[in-house]
Amino acid sequence: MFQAALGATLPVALWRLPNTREAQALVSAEVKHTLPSMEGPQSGFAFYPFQSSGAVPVTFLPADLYFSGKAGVSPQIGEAVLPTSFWADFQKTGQKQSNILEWPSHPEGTVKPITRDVFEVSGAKAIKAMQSGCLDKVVLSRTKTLPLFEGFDLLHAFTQLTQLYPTAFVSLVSIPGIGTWLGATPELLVQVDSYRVFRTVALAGTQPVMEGLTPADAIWRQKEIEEQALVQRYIVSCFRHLRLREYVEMGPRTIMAGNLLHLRTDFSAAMDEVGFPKLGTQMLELLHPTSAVGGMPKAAALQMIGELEQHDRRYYSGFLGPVQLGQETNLFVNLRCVELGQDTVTAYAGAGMTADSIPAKEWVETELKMQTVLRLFQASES
Ligand SMILES: C=C(O[C@@H]1C=C(C(=O)O)C=C[C@H]1O)C(=O)O
Repeated sequence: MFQAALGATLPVALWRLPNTREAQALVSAEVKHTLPSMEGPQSGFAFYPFQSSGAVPVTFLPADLYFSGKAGVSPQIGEAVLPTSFWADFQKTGQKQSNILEWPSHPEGTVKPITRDVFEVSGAKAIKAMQSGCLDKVVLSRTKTLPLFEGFDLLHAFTQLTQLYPTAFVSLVSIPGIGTWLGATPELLVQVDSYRVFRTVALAGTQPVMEGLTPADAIWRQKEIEEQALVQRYIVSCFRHLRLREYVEMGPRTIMAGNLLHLRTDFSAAMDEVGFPKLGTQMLELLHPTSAVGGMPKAAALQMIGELEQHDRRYYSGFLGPVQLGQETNLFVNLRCVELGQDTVTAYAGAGMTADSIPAKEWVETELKMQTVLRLFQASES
């Protein structure tokens, strides 16, 4: 199906929800550039940038053909009709085909790679600004580009990620004129489940997993505790803004995301009981970008990112995921991801900085975050 969609230049998304087995997939006849309501009735897949622009637009892929991946459940066909060239190819894809040769890449090519020096100088400037009290936290990111190795298989890479990271949201999204992205993110942004319960999380603070220790053994420094508390307070401020007081807050606790540990607080609210039937849509507008990928205060942090980062984040630290499929909406922050060129792969990662941060350590943190997906591309580094 993925190959047939690429062959017919149609947008396609493939994903596996955390703690589930089935890979789900969707093909659209056409990309939309606005998001529908998170509570329905429209269903599809959202792929939303960090900050939208002409070359990096908001995208929504309507579910014109949707596979739930569940045994015995037939595919659902949506409103728009897919072209016959897709169906002709689709019939063939039952038989095993060779590797995909071409996938869409961004029309402006690869983003600028950021060297260690450039990252650390920007980090030092940000830390200085925070020490003088201009802001509390800013997340600075960087990129790294590697050549693709001979025989790289995109669908195999997706399957590998599903096996390596059972608790992550694993995705492969390919949109003509926009690009092809692969990732395994640990961060839920907005969930509206089939019982109409809203959920989000505050995720921040990072340390490597230590051999022989469980997440419960992790010890956190004041800096990380404070960094995560900022994200938590930001979510609470969004609830307050809506005048919603009846929500459940649990945590923070330590969770494992691949080779890393993070601190996570879980929030939930039964939307109908608390009188907010559109809470998913309302919170999404307020949350993105959260201080887990932007900073605090939000406006000052976004301005600093604009001034200090020399690359466009594109869809990194945006959000993505299925909307009203299987009666649920599940949107995740687009982290631990790579963007594919024809012969290159570009990883993106960021680190939350506060007045106490040390630029060299933040660089190492971005390296570790990039490893989540880049480990599949290691053959390229030799
Ligand atoms: C920004 C990233 O991750 C976010 C930042 C974290 C931090 O600063 O400690 C931790 C988890 C994520 O919320 C990334 O993976 O690129």
